[in-house]
Amino acid sequence: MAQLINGKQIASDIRQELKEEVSQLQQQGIRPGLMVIFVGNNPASQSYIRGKVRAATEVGIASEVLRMGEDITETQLLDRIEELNQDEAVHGILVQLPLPKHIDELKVIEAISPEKDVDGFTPINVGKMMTGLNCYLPCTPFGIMQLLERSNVTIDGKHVVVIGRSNIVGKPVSILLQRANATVTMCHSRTPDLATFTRQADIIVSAVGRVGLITADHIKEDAVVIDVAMNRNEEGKLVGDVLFDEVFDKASAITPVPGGVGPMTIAMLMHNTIEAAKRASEDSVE
Ligand SMILES: Nc1nc2c(c(=O)[nH]1)N[C@@H](CN(C=O)c1ccc(C(=O)N[C@@H](CCC(=O)O)C(=O)O)cc1)CN2
Repeated sequence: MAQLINGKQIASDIRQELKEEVSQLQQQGIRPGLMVIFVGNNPASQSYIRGKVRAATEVGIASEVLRMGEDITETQLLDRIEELNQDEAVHGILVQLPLPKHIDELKVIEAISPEKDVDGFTPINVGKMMTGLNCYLPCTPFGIMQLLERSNVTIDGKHVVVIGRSNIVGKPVSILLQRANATVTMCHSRTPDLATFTRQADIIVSAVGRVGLITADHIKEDAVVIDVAMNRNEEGKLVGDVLFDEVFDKASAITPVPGGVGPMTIAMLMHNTIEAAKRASEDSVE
């Protein structure tokens, strides 16, 4: 039977730590500010944004949601981002993804000032992460690393199989795991005979978005299983990639969905926003 890695509780602990940090910053006259840009009306995005605003309120970050209609042009969005780049009260800017199809996501992300890029998605921050320089780490991979550390899972010397090659999860988490001295194998939705790879893993990170992708047969005894995906099953229930009930009996530790990686994404966004406010105040002193 596995240890349940309780992301909901760990994220709550982190928010508590951050709340204390914000209250100290406020004594120095610093109030971290986060701007969330929401284009369109994707219901899942709406719910994630509500979670971000709730977390910001809890830790003492001033947050605002800038809502823009589905039919906004790319130029209008880029102009708004440029205005926010210049606004000193805004320390962190994020554009909730996905964006409507007619807008080029990469172009929009690139427009965010790297100093305010609390999602850690801009090419400058990605490049810094690749080379081990100080930067904002993307929130989901950062959250996964925190989950492993705070659950006392050893990464150093372990073989991790990452399934998924997205820019926001698979690719960056593989870099962070290598930085922590793991040997990383990258697989994805088109990898033939996935189980050949996953059965060799001490730790599996699955971020594909396919119900039932990882069964008990895919893992070796006592593996650690991190499920990043968020899917709806046939009954409309929120589930990950992993068949939780059968894998639970074979793994040594496992994250649930919901209540695993998801809440950590939001907690690390709060961490990055506070970091952005601290850096801005240091820069204004220099
Ligand atoms: N600009 C960004 N866009 C997106 C990101 C991101 O990091 N930055 N990640 C995802 C969505 N996301 C945050 O934005 C996110 C996803 C899931 C959760 C979460 O807490 N999930 C809960 C379940 C929620 C539910 O019931 O629906 C859980 O797993 O327990 C938080 C944030 C894509 N877009």
